[in-house]
Amino acid sequence: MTSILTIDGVTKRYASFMLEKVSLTLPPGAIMGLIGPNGAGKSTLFKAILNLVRIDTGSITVFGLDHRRHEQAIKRRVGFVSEEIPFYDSLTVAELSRFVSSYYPTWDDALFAALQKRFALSAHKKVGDLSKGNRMKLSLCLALAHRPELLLLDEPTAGLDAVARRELLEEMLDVIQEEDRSVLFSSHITADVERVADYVTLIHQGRVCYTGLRDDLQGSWRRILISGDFPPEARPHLVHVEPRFGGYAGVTGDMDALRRSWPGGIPAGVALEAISLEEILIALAKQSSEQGA
Ligand SMILES: Nc1ncnc2c1ncn2[C@@H]1O[C@H](COP(=O)(O)OP(=O)(O)OP(=O)(O)O)[C@@H](O)[C@H]1O
Repeated sequence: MTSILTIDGVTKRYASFMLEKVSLTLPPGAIMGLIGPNGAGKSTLFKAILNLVRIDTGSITVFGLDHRRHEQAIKRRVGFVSEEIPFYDSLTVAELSRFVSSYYPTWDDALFAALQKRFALSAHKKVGDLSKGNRMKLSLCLALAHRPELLLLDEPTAGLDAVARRELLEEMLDVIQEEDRSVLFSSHITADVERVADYVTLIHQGRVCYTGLRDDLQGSWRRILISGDFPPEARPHLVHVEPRFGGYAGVTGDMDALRRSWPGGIPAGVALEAISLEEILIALAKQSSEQGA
């Protein structure tokens, strides 16, 4: 199998929002961050993968299987964590785990116990009494304990403070690496994605602006700092041009095109800087809005 998850040209239309021809491929063993601002369509995409919402066009295959025809078989092999998952608040952690385990033939009691210990979740505590962070941790334990081949994590760090976020991410990364799982996880916190993901998909207003290796994306973007002004020929290849330190700064995602367009080549003395995923996301979102306008 060359891909664990393939989304091909998926469109889903709501009254005031549309996922538009979304395509991405998650290779086996990869961690992909799905990044986008609020309302970009991340949760809708997760729901589409799990056939919780019906897509209008396109196709989704998980483990090489069509997501509609093989919905139940796929769900048994997938772990899903989302803020929206309803819990039975009156059950204890132990009772809930017994309930969930009955659904999965591959459920591993010893693994659940180990994860529960690792995340310091008391078996006797009522789910309704858990803090938000501990509910997320429980959700992750439940998702991992049936040894899923694919983990779908929709904003696993949402609403957590910085300490709890880092703790959860690090635990998540440890567990994932130990078990060599494939993961798609969404966040609007780019620093979280930068920390753990080897692949990224950037989504803005329902459209994918980039999908691929994070290193390739970050390797192709640079900030250019110039003491004078940019030549007009170079401007089409620059985003976010603004005055800076008596000169100008702009960012580009296409250094080759910028070099070709610059009369006489980029002069010595022009500074090139690497930029963060967050800045790339902002620049791509701007480009995507301009193209969609
Ligand atoms: N059932 C629905 N009916 C109509 N519109 C919907 C429905 N579900 C989601 N939407 C709209 O689709 C858009 C995308 O929502 P979605 O929850 O997928 O975004 P998101 O990227 O997950 O956002 P966030 O980061 O805020 O969770 C939003 O404008 C939302 O209002």
